[in-house]
Amino acid sequence: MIKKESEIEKIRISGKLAAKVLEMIEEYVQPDISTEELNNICHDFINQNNAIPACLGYHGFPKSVCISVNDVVCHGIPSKNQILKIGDIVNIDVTVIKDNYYADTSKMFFVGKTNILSKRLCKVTQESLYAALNIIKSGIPLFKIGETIENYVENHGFSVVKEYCGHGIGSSFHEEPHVLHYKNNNKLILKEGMIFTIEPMVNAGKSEVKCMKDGWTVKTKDHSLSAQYEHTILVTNYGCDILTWHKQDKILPSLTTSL
Ligand SMILES: CCc1ccsc1-c1ccc(O)c(O)c1
Ligand SMILES: [Mn+2]
Ligand SMILES: [Mn+2]
Ligand SMILES: [Mn+2]
Repeated sequence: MIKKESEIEKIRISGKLAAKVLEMIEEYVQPDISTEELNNICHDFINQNNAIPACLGYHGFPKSVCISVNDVVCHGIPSKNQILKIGDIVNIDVTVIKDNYYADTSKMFFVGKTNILSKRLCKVTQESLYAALNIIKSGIPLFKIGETIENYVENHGFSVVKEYCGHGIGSSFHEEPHVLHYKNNNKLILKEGMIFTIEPMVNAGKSEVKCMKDGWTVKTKDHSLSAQYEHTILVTNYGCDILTWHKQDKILPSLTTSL
């Protein structure tokens, strides 16, 4: 679970590339583009950077990135029949493998003008991730992450999806620990050199989700909107480094704990 310095350096490089994919794709997220086209632009960019899209073929997933629109919670399959329209909220989830090391990140994009609820849901979801990032440092127990996220989300009237969690990452896509986004009693103490993702999925309505017949697409049961933000982070003794920090982020790339 604790990475060597040489591994951390490689994951930093993968993290910068994964973040660059989300920076690159932003200008293409417009009305009338298909999610298949967005997938292909990401796929080509990843290949041009001598890396591999980790989602393609992972447990049989058919595309290179996950694109989840509106009430899709996660694992949305890019499709030529899915055309973005004004008001949509879109999560693009990118995992790259570069020099055998993984990094995983996602964020929300707005298609043209979106309504107040969409904006508030995305803002609260991103802020819940940031609230967790701000308490992370070596020595704290893992459960503090889920407690911080769930409290923040519930205090703003939304709900946290419980079926999916963050995860250790490095030379494989999913490693220990499982990082729950809600209250739990995992007393594992965070240590310098641990690298994992935090990726809260937040629903505007109830937390329940359902998987579609395609075996992948996860939607909210009550058809309410859902948002997600994900970063790959490194635990340090002063806080955490955000290895997938990108320029649209509203938080500093290398956090120090508030004294
Ligand atoms: C499509 C990739 C995939 C397949 C099964 S779970 C999964 C996935 C997608 C996004 C993630 O951030 C993640 O950690 C896993
Ligand atoms: Mn991801
Ligand atoms: Mn992930
Ligand atoms: Mn969604």
